[in-house]
Amino acid sequence: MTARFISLEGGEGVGKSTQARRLADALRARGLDVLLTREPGGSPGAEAIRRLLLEGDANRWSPSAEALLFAAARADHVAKTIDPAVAAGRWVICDRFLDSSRAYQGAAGGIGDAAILGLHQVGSGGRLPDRTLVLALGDADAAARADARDAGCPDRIGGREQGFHTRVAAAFRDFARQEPDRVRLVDASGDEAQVTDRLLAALADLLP
Ligand SMILES: Nc1ncnc2c1ncn2[C@@H]1O[C@H](COP(=O)(O)OP(=O)(O)O)[C@@H](O)[C@H]1O
Ligand SMILES: Cc1cn([C@H]2C[C@H](O)[C@@H](COP(=O)(O)OP(=O)(O)O)O2)c(=O)[nH]c1=O
Repeated sequence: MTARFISLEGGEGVGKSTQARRLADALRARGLDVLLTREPGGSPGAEAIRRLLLEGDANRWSPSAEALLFAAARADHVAKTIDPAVAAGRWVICDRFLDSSRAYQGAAGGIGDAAILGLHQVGSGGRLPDRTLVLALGDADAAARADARDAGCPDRIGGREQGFHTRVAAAFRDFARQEPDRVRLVDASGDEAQVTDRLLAALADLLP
């Protein structure tokens, strides 16, 4: 049985971290060996870069420096964590991956998709997930979930203006239209169990 690399994507508060855990549990219940990981982070070096990216002043990094730091963190995460796990036959569930850089830095941040893909080629050999599940939720519902979790104190990037987050959400929808084999939009409304069932349905062709 081929091990698979699955990423979960979407804007702030749509339920990615909740669903990454639930999906990992559901796959383990089917007898699969699953590694749950996240970005930015997922390896010691990338976790150190995560702190540089998410803490501090809103203008701490220029848009291009920020894109380079995400790409550097991803290069370490792919080389040290993701690729070895898949090579060992483990399924990898990753909470955010390349498409977050394409949406946040590339589309909403103005760096452009070609530049983000170029950095990913240099850093991670262009490594793509076997399937990317984008959780889609209306802006108001997502903001309410994120506010309930963050109690009004979002991180450096989560705290950007609503227009930025609207562009992020539109970019994720574009990726699903452009790459329908890899990227699937999944309705994130309703209770947690309903969403997990939708995610499993969107993976059905890959599951043993
Ligand atoms: N289906 C759901 N219905 C209601 N609340 C949810 C649901 N899924 C997650 N939440 C809650 O919404 C908040 C954001 O969820 P989280 O998984 O942290 O989102 P993300 O990782 O996408 O930012 C958390 O407080 C979580 O408990
Ligand atoms: C992986 C990645 C994340 N990000 C942003 C999205 C989030 O605001 C932040 C990660 O924070 P995190 O707390 O992990 O995500 P969430 O808020 O969805 O629970 O970093 C990028 O801008 N580019 C990227 O490539």
